[in-house]
Amino acid sequence: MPKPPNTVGSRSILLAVTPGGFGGPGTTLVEELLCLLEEHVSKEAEYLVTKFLQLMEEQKRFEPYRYLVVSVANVICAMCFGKRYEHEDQELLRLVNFSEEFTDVTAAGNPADFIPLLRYLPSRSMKLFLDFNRYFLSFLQKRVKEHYETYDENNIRDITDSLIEQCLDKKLGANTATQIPKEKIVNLVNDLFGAGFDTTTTALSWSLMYLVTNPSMQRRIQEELDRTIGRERRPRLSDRGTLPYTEAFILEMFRHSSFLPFTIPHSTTKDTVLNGHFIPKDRCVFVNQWQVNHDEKLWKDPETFNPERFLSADGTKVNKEDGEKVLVFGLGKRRCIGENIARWQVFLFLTTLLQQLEFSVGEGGRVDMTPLYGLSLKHKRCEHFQVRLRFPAKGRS
Ligand code: HEM
Repeated sequence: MPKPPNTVGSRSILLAVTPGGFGGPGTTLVEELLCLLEEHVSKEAEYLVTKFLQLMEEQKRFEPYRYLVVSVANVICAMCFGKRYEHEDQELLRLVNFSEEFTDVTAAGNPADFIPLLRYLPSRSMKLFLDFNRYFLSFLQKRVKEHYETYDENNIRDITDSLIEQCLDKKLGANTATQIPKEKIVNLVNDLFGAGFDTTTTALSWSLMYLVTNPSMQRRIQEELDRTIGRERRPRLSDRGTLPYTEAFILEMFRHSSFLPFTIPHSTTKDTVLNGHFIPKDRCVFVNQWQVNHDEKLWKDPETFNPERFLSADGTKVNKEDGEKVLVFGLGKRRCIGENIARWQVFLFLTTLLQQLEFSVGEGGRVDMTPLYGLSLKHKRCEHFQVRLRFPAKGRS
């Protein structure tokens, strides 16, 4: 079984670097991250608009996932390493393509988890799994090494610099809980990078699938964008809270797809009683998020995709309590550390794309929403996506 991404106590260390957690209240670093995130997502979303239009010119249709994944990887790369890659960059492409194989391999399960002796036999999937981890680690090690070589304490460029700063902070003394040992920096960046791009891409990709299968919802989001933001300026993170239907749509995408049906495996540290059920010490436990999101006691017609379930009767507000019932980022101490980053990214990518483009699926294209079994639930790729520019934009022919 793959190890959970966060195996070195990185949560406490990361929280120390960014007090309050990413997106938590009131620290300069968090504000800087917010600015960085906004800048990079806007740039990438703008790139996608141009790319999708170009693909329409050249091929009349396209498959969006392969472009989304590079854009999302670029955002997390820019935040961790201050570096954006060209979409044709072979190093980054190899990484994201490798990551897909990784997802396939982990989806297959590993019999050695149940019969430990099997681990001594050759296994193709274990080899792929190890190869991916090696490649991923060497990619990150290279970036961290470059950062050490060019580090300037008066110019903290990104998360890696900030981790190095924390590691070199002599004032903390050797035994402080917040001091980061040098060799852990790669693990920390690995946690963020590894957990951050496949998940967010999957969320965006499911969003596009729901949009093309529900054109009236797409129109309603676009009307809301036109009314609230207009067509002149691009959406910003500060627009969150002013677009209730769009936010309800995103919540419903998370709930209905439940694309991370289970959390990362955890283990009980002592005998535990939960809701009257006894769970012994050292038992592997997961949260079944899919069940919570499709529980008939919590949701009316849970199998129906209906963003309005999250709106007040007059449609002007998102019901916060209902929104909080949607379970996609786990629960408790080990819940997702990148939740806010992920929510912000999904919001900004979608609003920027939908402000300018109308998505559809061309004739003969089949949209198959059946979830594919895996580490996360993906859908079958659809090669028949089309876009249309909603209005002539300045500087775009
Ligand atoms: C839509 C996107 C995302 C979803 C649905 C998601 C969901 C999750 C879930 C379900 C867990 C396991 C929680 C548990 O086991 O209780 C998790 C853990 C984690 N996530 Fe995310 N995540 C997303 C994006 C991100 C991003 C963008 C980052 C980093 C920037 C990130 C970093 C992490 C880390 C480091 C952990 C391990 C936390 C720990 O073990 O303490 N995630 N995520």
